[in-house]
Amino acid sequence: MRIEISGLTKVYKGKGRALDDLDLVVPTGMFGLLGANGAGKTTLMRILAGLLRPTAGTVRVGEHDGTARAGRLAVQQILGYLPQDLGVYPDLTAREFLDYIALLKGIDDRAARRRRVGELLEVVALTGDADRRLRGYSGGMRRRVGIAQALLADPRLLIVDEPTAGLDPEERIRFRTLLSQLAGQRTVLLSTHIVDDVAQTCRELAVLASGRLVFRGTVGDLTRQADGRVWTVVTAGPAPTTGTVVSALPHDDGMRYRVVGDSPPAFDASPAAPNLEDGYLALAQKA
Ligand SMILES: Nc1ncnc2c1ncn2[C@@H]1O[C@H](COP(=O)(O)OP(=O)(O)OP(=O)(O)O)[C@@H](O)[C@H]1O
Repeated sequence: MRIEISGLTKVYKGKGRALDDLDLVVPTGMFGLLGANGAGKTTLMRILAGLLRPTAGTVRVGEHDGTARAGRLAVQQILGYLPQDLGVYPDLTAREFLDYIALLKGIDDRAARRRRVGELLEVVALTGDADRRLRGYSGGMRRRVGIAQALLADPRLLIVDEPTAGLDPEERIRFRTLLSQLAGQRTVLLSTHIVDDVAQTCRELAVLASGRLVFRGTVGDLTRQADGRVWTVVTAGPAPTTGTVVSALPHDDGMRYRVVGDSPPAFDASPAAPNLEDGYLALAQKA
């Protein structure tokens, strides 16, 4: 399922442009969307999900025109969306909650609903906890319930907005592994500001800044943005003041700083191999 976005612009009343003439093609598989808070990611996700009208531009999802009414309705049939702030009913169990959402989505047959909910609980590894109330669930378990509800209609396109924010490391890894597995047969658009989530799951990604596309390519391409711009330096003196310090670790001879910048932060700094986070920072520095 390919998504083609062209000239997409969104202006909120009384605000600047949340999206500014965005062109982007998203292929089948797992695709990362990175950007700082306020970059426009949620606005883009909501337009793709048909929940928000763009001010200008077009969106094609597969063969459907997502900016026309008929197309939007068709897209909603093939789309699963996990918003940042999915509310759950704390007094329901996961099984009851999913059954309720399935009913709202039009799965009228009770046996079919029970079967589908059972399958999805299995997919998100919650079968053992399915009859516990949601109020006792951890953040990660709630996100997995959220993915299960997004998968109810077996969507060909899955959009997930900041799904790992606030999860502990074990749940984050588990959740992103689940997303990668789901991407086998469909397009999964993962919006996040956590660079590592993209590094571990996506081959291709886009970066948004102030509503504009500032990068589109592979994880390797973004990493290479920091070629020749990453340094390490050990010093007992003050922290480097040129470039951006990305880490500071205690060292026998003081502190070991890792710095991304145009020039070496000290005469004895050594060049280091960049990672995706460095590439992302280097891109922001060049902007
Ligand atoms: N309903 C709204 N009304 C007015 N302005 C809005 C609305 N929603 C978002 N904005 C503004 O549009 C810009 C883009 O916001 P958006 O939520 O799309 O960014 P984001 O990249 O998803 O950020 P975050 O990670 O914080 O959710 C921001 O400046 C935001 O303040």
